[in-house]
Amino acid sequence: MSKQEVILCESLETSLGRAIERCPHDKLFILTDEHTQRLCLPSLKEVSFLKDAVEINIGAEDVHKTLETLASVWMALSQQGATRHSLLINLGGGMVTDLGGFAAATFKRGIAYINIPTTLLAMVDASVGGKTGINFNGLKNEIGAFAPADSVLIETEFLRSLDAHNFFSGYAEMLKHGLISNTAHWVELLDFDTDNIDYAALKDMVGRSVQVKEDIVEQDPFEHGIRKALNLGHTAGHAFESLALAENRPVLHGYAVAWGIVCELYLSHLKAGFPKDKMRQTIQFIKENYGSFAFDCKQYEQLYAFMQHDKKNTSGTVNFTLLKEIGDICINQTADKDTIFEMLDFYRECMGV
Ligand SMILES: NC(=O)c1ccc[n+]([C@@H]2O[C@H](COP(=O)([O-])OP(=O)(O)OC[C@H]3O[C@@H](n4cnc5c(N)ncnc54)[C@H](O)[C@@H]3O)[C@@H](O)[C@H]2O)c1
Ligand SMILES: O=C(O)C(=O)C[C@@H](O)[C@H](O)[C@H](O)COP(=O)(O)O
Ligand SMILES: [Zn+2]
Repeated sequence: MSKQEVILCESLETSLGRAIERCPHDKLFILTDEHTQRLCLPSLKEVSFLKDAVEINIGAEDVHKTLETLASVWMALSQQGATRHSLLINLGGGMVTDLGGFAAATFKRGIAYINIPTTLLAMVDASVGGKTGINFNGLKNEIGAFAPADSVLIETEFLRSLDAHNFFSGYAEMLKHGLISNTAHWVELLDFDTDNIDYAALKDMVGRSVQVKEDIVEQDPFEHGIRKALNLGHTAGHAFESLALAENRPVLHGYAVAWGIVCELYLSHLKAGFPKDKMRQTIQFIKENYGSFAFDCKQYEQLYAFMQHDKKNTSGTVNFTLLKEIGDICINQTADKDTIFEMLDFYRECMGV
């Protein structure tokens, strides 16, 4: 996989000019969702080299990360004269960068694209590393491709319009990066004043967080090994997200990951000796900021069935990424059904559901 340029921008306009120059193209397209079209696109409208860009707009949020939306993007590209030498700019959160990245990866077998992430989650995680795709058959990212953007341009000024709910959703992936990297990063995340956000400090933290992802992706772009570290919290988290979607009560991805981290830190403690005090401190932070996802023991089978679709699995066993310590990662850990049910019991007991 080609190395991707990730830039923490001082001037988005300057960085975008350079990024576009790196990608010779005949026609430019810019993909937004209904919110980023209103909130983020206007600040780019003044940029002279975007004046002829063709706009494509899709519905917002994960309920639109579907085959139908993907087909509408393919159709817009096709009807408006995109060629294999066209360039797509994805301006939005992880839904836009995942779906837009997959549209670019598949249109005429692949066109170049640039990501401009506008949510915290997309800045530290989704826009980087080349995982693109859509949800399908009730399962998260069931269809997709590894296809990195040519450039990822991070402009943290976009975060000023983000609501608290979406701020915390992205913060969960940052917490994951803290847990898989080092204690100092984990501590700064738990200590950050999320009630009165210091945007300059947040920008520095975004830089450190995305670096954790870049370093891992560079070692293992196609998730044969260590990239599974980036999936901490996701075996259980994606099961919660899919259950919520199936029951018509969708939850934000980062919230599902936070609740998944609660489960998987318990497994980490049980199977790998992760320290109880650090597990408790992390769970406390999650309880205070994310509330809890309600389910009862009658839904364990369904959650287990979702976990059986996890992409890390091989030959019928459910695969988890666990931790011995902060930054000490154990990939390819398995748990049997009884242990998974015990983990769900622990979650419900400690989260009070
Ligand atoms: N590819 C990866 O490696 C990867 C990593 C993590 C998550 N993901 C995927 O990313 C998706 C979640 O991404 P997300 O949390 O960014 O959600 P999202 O893209 O749905 O955005 C959340 C909401 O914020 C709005 N928004 C975007 N930018 C805004 C801004 N600057 N100000 C105000 N509102 C803004 C959006 O319109 C949307 O309503 C999920 O589908 C998840 O599976 C992918
Ligand atoms: O980049 C990765 O690798 C990740 O696992 C990052 C996750 O935060 C992200 O949610 C990813 O989309 C999950 O991928 P999946 O392969 O479990 O669908
Ligand atoms: Zn994630």
